[in-house]
Amino acid sequence: MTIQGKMTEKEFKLEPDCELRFEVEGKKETVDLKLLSGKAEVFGTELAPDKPYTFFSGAKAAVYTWHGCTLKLTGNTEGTYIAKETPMVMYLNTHACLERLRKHADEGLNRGEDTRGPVTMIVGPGDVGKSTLCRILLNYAVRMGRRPIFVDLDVGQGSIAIPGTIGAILVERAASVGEGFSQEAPLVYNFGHLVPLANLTFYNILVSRMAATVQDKMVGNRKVAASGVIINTCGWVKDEGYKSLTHVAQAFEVDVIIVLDQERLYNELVRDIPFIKIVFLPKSGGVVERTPPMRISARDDRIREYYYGLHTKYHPHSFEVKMSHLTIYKIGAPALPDSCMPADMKVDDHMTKLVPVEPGVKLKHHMLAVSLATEPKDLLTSNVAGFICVLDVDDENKMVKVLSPQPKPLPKTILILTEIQFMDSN
Ligand SMILES: Nc1ncnc2c1ncn2[C@@H]1O[C@H](COP(=O)(O)OP(=O)(O)OP(=O)(O)O)[C@@H](O)[C@H]1O
Repeated sequence: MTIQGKMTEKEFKLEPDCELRFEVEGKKETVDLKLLSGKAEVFGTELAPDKPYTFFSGAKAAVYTWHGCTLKLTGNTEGTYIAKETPMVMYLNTHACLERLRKHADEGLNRGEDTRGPVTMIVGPGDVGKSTLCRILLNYAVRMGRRPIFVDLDVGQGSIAIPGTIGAILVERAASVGEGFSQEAPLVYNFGHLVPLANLTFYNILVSRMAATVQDKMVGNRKVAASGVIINTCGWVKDEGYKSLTHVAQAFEVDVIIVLDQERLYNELVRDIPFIKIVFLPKSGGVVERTPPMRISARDDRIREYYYGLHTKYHPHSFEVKMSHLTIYKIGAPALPDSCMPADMKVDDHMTKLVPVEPGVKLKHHMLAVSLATEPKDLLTSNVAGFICVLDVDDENKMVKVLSPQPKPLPKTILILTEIQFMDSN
């Protein structure tokens, strides 16, 4: 491992099977990466020669090479070093196994059988590189001409849409080095909390709903069916979190579970679900641990990106709406003590109860999901068109000012109050 100091412009020669890792320091810094010779990739996306790739503040990246390369970094980076030990060969072998299952599925589909490619779920505690491994496996699949579905069930970060949601996208192109996967036509369900434990009943309902929709998508498209699914999960792996993982496995009829870094979780899963292939993989030494403030700031960045795009390329709209034009519900009511529960009511019922919300100052800074449901009865399981943020509330004039990705008017659908908050400082 070679540690390098701060730099403005520096060349790196990488031997085969090595990785250059760096972080972009400073709030307004950018760093340009160029591949000068050889071949290299960033989390599975191949770099074009001599093309500058820009990384922005907060980026934590690794440039891996199978056969050796020379790279140039321009700008101030932190903790920059070349790692000679990486788990990339194991990750590639895992991809090769998934590819074999896809080929198998292809052959079955050609014979007219009702089959599909591997549904793979990545699990492990926080900060072990689950999202990164999803990206690598998806990129390798696309580079083989596959069209896999990516499902992100990690409500803490919400890489599709915003934190507090679960989402799915069809991956048709390798991720862009700086911006990740293209997010055209994502399927998004609003959960409204940052941890599944906040309303596990509702979380499990949404997971089952997502699984059914993804299943339908595969039935309707043979190429997608053979390519399979890669599912990212939350880093919550103990007690109820563990049960929720087993529910995901059941709902999606998962074929392969990849456990990153935690042997205990691996052994528990092997014991409890012996009929699913469980694979243990080590985490990469490059994965950067995030402190709680870093996570908060990453969530904020995610919502800012939702409205303004990466590096302010979109222009969201802010406008006023009459309170009387808004129909808002909240999902889940506070639990009643057992003694107060009506005899025919189950504990789970209050978790999925729809509670009408009167617009008022308490909505300020909250994100509201614009549901595609027009009737309250469909609210729980409808996906969402997008999100508005309440910028201001004028109680006197009964007006609410909102930030929206779309111009006014708001669609005449129902809004769902979420626990997610955002302060717009742009
Ligand atoms: N090999 C690597 N070298 C440098 N940075 C890396 C490497 N792998 C991952 N990272 C960085 O580490 C950070 C954490 O990785 P990642 O988001 O994949 O972890 P995670 O397990 O999904 O976390 P969480 O459970 O919190 O969602 C990311 O910023 C990612 O870019």
